[in-house]
Amino acid sequence: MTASRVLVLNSGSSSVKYQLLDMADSSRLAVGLVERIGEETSRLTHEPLTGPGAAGGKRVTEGPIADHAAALRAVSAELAADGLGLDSPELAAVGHRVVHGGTKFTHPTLIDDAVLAEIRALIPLAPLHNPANVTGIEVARELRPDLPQVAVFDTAFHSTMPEHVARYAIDAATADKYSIRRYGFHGTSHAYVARATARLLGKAEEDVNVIVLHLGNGASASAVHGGVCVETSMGLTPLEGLVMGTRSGDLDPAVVFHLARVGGMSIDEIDSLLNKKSGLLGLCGDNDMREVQRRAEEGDASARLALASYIHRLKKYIGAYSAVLGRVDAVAFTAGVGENSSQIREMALAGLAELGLALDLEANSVRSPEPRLVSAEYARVAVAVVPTDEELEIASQTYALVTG
Ligand SMILES: Nc1ncnc2c1ncn2[C@@H]1O[C@H](COP(=O)(O)OP(=O)(O)O)[C@@H](O)[C@H]1O
Ligand SMILES: CC(=O)OP(=O)(O)O
Ligand SMILES: [Mg+2]
Repeated sequence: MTASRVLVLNSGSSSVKYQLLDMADSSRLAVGLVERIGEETSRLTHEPLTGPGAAGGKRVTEGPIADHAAALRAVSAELAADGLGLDSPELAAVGHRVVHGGTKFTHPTLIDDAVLAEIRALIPLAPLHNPANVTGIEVARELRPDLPQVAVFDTAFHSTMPEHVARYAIDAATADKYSIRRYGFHGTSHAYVARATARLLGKAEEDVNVIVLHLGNGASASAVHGGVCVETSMGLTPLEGLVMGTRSGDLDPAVVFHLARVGGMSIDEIDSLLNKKSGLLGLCGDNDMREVQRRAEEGDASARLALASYIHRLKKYIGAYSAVLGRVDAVAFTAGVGENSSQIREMALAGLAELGLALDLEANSVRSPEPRLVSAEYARVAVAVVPTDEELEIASQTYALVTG
């Protein structure tokens, strides 16, 4: 029996998403999610899709889960209860989403002590994400020391950005000394969606230019030229760019000086303000787009402002990336908001006919888990809705590395 299963861990700042896949046929054997880690109301949702447990469907466990290490042990126990545990000889590897890979990691990487130390050293550049990724690696190693562990980096796909795009226009020696440059994130998703969009158009990836809009809780845009990333909206950290659930995205850096000098705030307070209390949440008190849309519909002024601000920023990036690419073949929407909200897609593209963008409103209103085209027949640029699958992409890259 050849081991063909891969466990994928996608650890976020307060959650862990996981999937067990069989790479012999890319099927999913179990999926799950731990939410609200560190709170009293943590919740583990586990769904076995094969074996004796599958008939029972989803299992939800509620109660406090103190940290990521406890979350991963609970996940491991759920998998074991279905005979899908980390001790299984059919498991070939664990694939980890690692958010920041710096300039060093531009490909999926087999994790050893040195690699783990480097991922740890990158924590200051991704303080909300990399600590959880490190814990995921440590716990998986502890549970199965002999198993290959692979890191798949959010930054990797963006490492092809030209130097003049990646550089900030600041003193070069200072930038070099502190590794200050634009790295970009959500790269696994941008890569997957750009490729799937080319397939949807029936073209080779090399022949297609795509603007990918990954609109989840964190959100980012990228310009992909013939399969190669040439620009993305996130920068040194996942704070730059679009208006997000709780992050401000772009702002004048002088806002930080002003808050420190005039507002008397500490750097940590400002960090927390911009990362955790801004974006939609800061503008209207809600970070879930569904809630913002519901309130806006009812006429709530701050929700309308938040929605308008979110859309305006999105439009700016669509326009900018049209200019960067010169010729755009498709705009692809993905992640929680991009995949599910026909209204956001409609608002984002409204008035962009001059850029060749127009929706087929009926096609746009259909909900489906399949990749699909929603542009008007006459439109010069295709508009696609492509459900992202970071877990499948991480599993594929992990399996290719350990079997290659
Ligand atoms: N039908 C919908 N309409 C609008 N927004 C939605 C819908 N479904 C999910 N979302 C949004 O998607 C977001 C989560 O997206 P997701 O890609 O899962 O994010 P993350 O991976 O960052 O947790 C939620 O904040 C929610 O607002
Ligand atoms: C990098 C990043 O923003 O990730 P997420 O959307 O999962 O928070
Ligand atoms: Mg996400």
